[in-house]
Amino acid sequence: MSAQQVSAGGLVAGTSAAETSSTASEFAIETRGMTRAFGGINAVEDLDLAIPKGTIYGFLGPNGCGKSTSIRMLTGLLSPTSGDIRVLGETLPGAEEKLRRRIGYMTQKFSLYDNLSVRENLEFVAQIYGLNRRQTKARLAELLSLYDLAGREKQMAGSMSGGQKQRLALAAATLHHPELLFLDEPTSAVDPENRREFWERLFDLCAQGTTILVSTHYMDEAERCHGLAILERGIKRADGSPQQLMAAMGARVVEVSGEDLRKLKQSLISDANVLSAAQIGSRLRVLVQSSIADPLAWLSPRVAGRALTEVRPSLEDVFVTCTGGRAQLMPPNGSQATTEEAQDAT
Ligand SMILES: Nc1ncnc2c1ncn2[C@@H]1O[C@H](COP(=O)(O)OP(=O)(O)OP(=O)(O)O)[C@@H](O)[C@H]1O
Repeated sequence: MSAQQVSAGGLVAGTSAAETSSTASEFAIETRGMTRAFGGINAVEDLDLAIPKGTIYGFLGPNGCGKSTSIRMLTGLLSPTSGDIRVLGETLPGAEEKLRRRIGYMTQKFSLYDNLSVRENLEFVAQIYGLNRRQTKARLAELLSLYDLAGREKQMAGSMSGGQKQRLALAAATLHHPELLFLDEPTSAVDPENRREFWERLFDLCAQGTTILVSTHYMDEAERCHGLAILERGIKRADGSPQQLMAAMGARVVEVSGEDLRKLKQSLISDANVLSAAQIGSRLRVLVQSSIADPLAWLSPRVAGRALTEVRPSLEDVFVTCTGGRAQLMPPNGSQATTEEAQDAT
């Protein structure tokens, strides 16, 4: 089965990043053909992006698909092998220093000092950004209250919980009021409740005009983004809003319920018109090629009297469809692997 290319969003202009500079004010990030190779292998390949200002944009993909490498190029930490990059209207490489004060970056791993207190960590970051004592005091008071860290000023960062560390890291990354915030898998070390809480903070920042680029391998996080790119092996397989991606998916989704679904699954996935079949509790979720005009009528003689219902596609269905089921992601509860049908289907 081959991967299907979906481009639903229309977020990427058909011109180069340089050519679109006249409309640069609309976009926080524009890339054309952004590529980075390591040892002759492309970690990111020919990536086109046009991320509107004031939105939350997601990179969705499994480990190793090139999310961090892309973010490192967009923050100016890594040079591309080829391609054009414009961030906040500035060209990279070349404008790293200019951009430093305008962007914030929260890395995958906790990057503050475990052996400094909450206050010391934030004061250190304030110093880096050149805040004077009065400004530092005022900003710290704001951040400690905003990120629910008041009363913990003297606590060593290393002794805090995953959720507290994450709030401290976000406070540090936004201390200088960046226009553009990069978050590389920011919630991989926190539980679902803290994740939800974290996203509330992101929407607050977005409402104040901050553009946010967040990488994730969680489907529920991707669904919260205004726009997203699905990445696999360094290549963008699809982009658009979650709703656009679901609407443009090249498959229809039918759920089958009844007995002996494991056996049925094996027989269904041997048909090239079935992109995948995944058991979810007592139902089998079947993705049927959209070239089949009436998937219920088509499936009916193949399911031996079991009940059939056509359902709305999910973002996970989009992911399975456009990666040909090869890649695995995290379900909302954070447990492992949702696309086990992939192994069976390929
Ligand atoms: N400095 C490097 N040298 C060599 N290969 C690298 C380097 N950085 C990344 N890679 C490779 O590039 C590919 C993409 O890695 P990247 O870290 O961007 O993926 P990712 O989607 O962010 O995954 P993860 O969440 O695991 O970090 C991987 O195959 C990785 O091994």
